[in-house]
Amino acid sequence: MITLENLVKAFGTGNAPVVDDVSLSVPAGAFLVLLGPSGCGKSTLLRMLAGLENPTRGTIRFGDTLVASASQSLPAGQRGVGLVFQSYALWPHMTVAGNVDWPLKVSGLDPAIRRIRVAEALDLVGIADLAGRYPAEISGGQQQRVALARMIAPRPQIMLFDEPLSNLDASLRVEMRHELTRLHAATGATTVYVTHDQVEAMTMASHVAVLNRGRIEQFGRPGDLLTQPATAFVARFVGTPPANLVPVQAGAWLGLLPDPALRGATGLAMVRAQDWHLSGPGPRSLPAQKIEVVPLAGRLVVTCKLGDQRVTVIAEPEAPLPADLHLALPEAPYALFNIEGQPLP
Ligand SMILES: Nc1ncnc2c1ncn2[C@@H]1O[C@H](COP(=O)(O)OP(=O)(O)OP(=O)(O)O)[C@@H](O)[C@H]1O
Repeated sequence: MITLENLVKAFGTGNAPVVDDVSLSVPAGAFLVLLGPSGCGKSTLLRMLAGLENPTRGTIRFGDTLVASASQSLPAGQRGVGLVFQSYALWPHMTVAGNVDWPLKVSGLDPAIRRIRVAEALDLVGIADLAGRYPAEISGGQQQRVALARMIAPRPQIMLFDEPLSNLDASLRVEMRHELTRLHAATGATTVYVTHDQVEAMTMASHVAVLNRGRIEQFGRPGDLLTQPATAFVARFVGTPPANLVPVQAGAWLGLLPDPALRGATGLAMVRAQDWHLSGPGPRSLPAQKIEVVPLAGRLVVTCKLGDQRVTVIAEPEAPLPADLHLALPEAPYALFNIEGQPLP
């Protein structure tokens, strides 16, 4: 189990915290994804778990063990964590097996045990046949597998990943997502995975913490983020395509089209791309301008401009786009948020 309590990290005195009062708990064996845009503090949070940064305030516990607080910190090497970064940082002059063996050798393990562990780890990531090659002689995806094998060889109880797939091409990312899920199941290690890619969160996580400016916007199961977004930020950040947030004023869409379904709200109405459709002018429609049409799994994702907002809508490929393009509104918004992005009852 990993438990964070009121965790804060500020760099330098007087500066705003980059991790701001984060509390959460995941059970042993969980796959926790820290999801958020660039600069939201997710790498800093991961580095505190790894023991590479110390908290300014708050605590980190692994099980019952206090591993870090403002006044004490268990050294990184004693935390039982393995870490994989975006760059693989393999030793170019060592073979694949040599790279995987390196942390075992440094920890002083018996050579016979090391040989077994290296073979086991290479086998688990499916590159046993590459053991004698050098990093320059294998592909990027294979190098990533070496980095994974090197991380799991010491059998860490906690695996930490910082955007490990962002250097890989799209098809390799799909393959590696599957591979990481398999590795997580095979090792049973509690996993914390940092990414700005919501698809990675949706496909691999058992738990997701969505971070924005150092704070948790929502912590929950991946499906909950889609069906019950806690804030407008979450609604805008997850989903393929993400949901639309249409400004509403005093119960009128864009302040123009009054609708009892908006219950007099001023703020943002959440409309999923599948919940409205392209139409001509009508009593419940708003004028829109087409920006882009992208085919997706037999349907079209149409990006339009609605007022000064970019929005998306799913359309059927057979139907031609109406000449005087409008968006026909749903019967009711999926959710309503106030101007600060907090849910309205
Ligand atoms: N050692 C440091 N000293 C000062 N500021 C730092 C330090 N490390 C990170 N920061 C700042 O903290 C903020 C959060 O950085 P962090 O790397 O945790 O974000 P992130 O969400 O992982 O972003 P990215 O996805 O771009 O890596 C950023 O504004 C960054 O500039």
